Amino acid sequence: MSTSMSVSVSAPASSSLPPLARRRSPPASRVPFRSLRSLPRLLSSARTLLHPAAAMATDGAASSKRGLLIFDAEEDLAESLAMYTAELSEKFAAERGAFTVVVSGGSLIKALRKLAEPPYLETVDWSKWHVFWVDERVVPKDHADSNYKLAYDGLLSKVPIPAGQVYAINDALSAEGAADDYETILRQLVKNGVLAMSAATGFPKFDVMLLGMGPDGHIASLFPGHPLVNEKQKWVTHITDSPKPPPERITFTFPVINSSAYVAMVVIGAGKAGAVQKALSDKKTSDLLPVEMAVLQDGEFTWFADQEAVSMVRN
Ligand SMILES: O=C(O)[C@H](O)[C@@H](O)[C@H](O)[C@H](O)COP(=O)(O)O
Repeated sequence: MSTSMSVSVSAPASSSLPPLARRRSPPASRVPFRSLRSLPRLLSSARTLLHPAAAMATDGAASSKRGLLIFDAEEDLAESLAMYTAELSEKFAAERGAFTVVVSGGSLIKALRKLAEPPYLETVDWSKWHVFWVDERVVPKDHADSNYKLAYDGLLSKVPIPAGQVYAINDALSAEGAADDYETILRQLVKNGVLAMSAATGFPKFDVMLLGMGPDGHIASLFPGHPLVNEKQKWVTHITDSPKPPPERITFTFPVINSSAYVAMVVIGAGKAGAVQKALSDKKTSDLLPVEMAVLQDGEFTWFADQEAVSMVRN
């Protein structure tokens, strides 16, 4: 299959990236590519832009990689994100016969819009997809705050994923009940082989998590300073005092997030710049933001950022 698009990958215009990185990819350089299969090449060439601090953040992880892709325009980011996801869909469908995809709420869903357009609409094997939420607000599924509704309206209603492979929460339960119920569903999917387990961690290993980050550095419903960030046993837990409304939510825990095979962290806009700067800083303090606690044990973590989101990044 071939496409005619190009993805713009560039260093932050005002940053002081090392001379080598600047030489390899000057600001606003364009990396054209013609086929889905060329994405790994694109990603690997973009990794030459890897911020030194991003690499340092993987210290201690057994075998993980970390990359930073910076796009001049949100449109380019969305195109690359669709291609990245389609590539992983093809890989895991071939390897495992299933593709387990976890999404967040927030602006991430809009950034996934191109998956519902040609060529992906026709070429992705949607029958292999199993869709999960990294966090969900405990509201009815047709409520304006529902992450299920957000994803359904923005993507799931437009692509032919079998309804039984879309794992919404049971919205008739309390937050605690919904979290327990969701974990029970995950354990069943591990038993029947749809969901892989991580040999490294003993927690489920999702094929890809497509995540957003809040301006305060939260991911999923794991907020800075909240005790839930320290949960080490549960796969899914609940929160009733979320600082971001609505207060009642369920969320995957860090052991599950950090067992993923791939994570795409999508950050768009100046509102994310402070947290991105801290996350990419090589000066690590004890007050880690949740996004800094996302350290994969045996996986690949890729930032998909626009220029505004990395506007405060300096060496
Ligand atoms: O339910 C939620 O609130 C989300 O899952 C949450 O974790 C979100 O992904 C971030 O807050 C980023 O949201 P934005 O991209 O809209 O800032």
